[in-house]
Amino acid sequence: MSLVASKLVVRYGRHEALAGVNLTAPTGRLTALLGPNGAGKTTLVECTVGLRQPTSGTLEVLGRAPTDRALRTRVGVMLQDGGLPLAAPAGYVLRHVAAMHANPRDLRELSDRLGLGPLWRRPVRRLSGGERQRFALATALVGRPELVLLDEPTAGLDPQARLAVHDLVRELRADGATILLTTHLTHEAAELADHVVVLDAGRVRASGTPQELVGTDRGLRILLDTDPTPFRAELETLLRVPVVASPRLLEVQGTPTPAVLHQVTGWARDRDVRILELAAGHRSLEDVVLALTGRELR
Ligand SMILES: Nc1ncnc2c1ncn2[C@@H]1O[C@H](COP(=O)(O)OP(=O)(O)OP(=O)(O)O)[C@@H](O)[C@H]1O
Repeated sequence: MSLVASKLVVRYGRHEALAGVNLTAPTGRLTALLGPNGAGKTTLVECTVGLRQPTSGTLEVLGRAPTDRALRTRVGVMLQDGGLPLAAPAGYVLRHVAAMHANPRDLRELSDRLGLGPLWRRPVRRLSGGERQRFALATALVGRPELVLLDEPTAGLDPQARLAVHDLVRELRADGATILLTTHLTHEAAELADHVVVLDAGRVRASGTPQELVGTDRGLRILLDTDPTPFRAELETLLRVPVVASPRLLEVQGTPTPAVLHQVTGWARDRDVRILELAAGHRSLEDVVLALTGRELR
């Protein structure tokens, strides 16, 4: 394990930002940390890089204490508010960070990948929000870190930049780096992560692979232009699986096999019922996070 948090507590005055978090990030895997605003994600990242001292509990980073100086060249971090020098030109800062590492990445290749070439001479404070994000990512990755902590790396990025960042992250993962990534984009987590941790109000609500979290088939959900409730019993007899009917919505439980789909659409044809929407398969990770953390604003 590259990161192990045990009973981690962080209090800001009377507010408990982390309330006894137990969490691991397996080596060579991408762990996505999901959770609503204020869940404690950034606080956890800050503790991991030694920027914040936990109130209690322990945190082990590559087998060491987070404040161990030996971690400086082994851990790459991209924070939400950057923590970057603002007055210096972006290229100068990147070159400076690269010089702190024994085997840095090729600067030209990295800056081309993140579209930073034209921004090389521009002071960091003059970069747009998305450009600054990409620059911060470059500084996190330039030293080929073993552990990479990315706090919302794609927040505010345009779709092109988001895809470029996803490609880079996949490559890092393929090269054996351990990655901890916070995001609000559940489809991003579902696509990239090996391991997902859902945090809410400073507590871990669930963790596992995306597949484990989304669980088993939830069957078929069919939106109709007609109230299907009078047909519920008829459909159960036809399909031989439980059917839940509410005005306009039919939920057919069990595995949505091609045979079940065929029967349902055949039934709709025979009854002249229009299908407006049909969804087969799993819950999305977004459904799971909302179910675990509720819909109230934080
Ligand atoms: N320095 C501080 N003093 C007081 N409270 C703080 C401080 N920093 C963070 N908090 C509070 O701690 C909680 C956790 O904040 P944190 O930034 O870790 O959340 P987050 O999960 O990263 O949220 P977001 O998704 O909005 O970035 C929040 O309620 C926040 O208001």
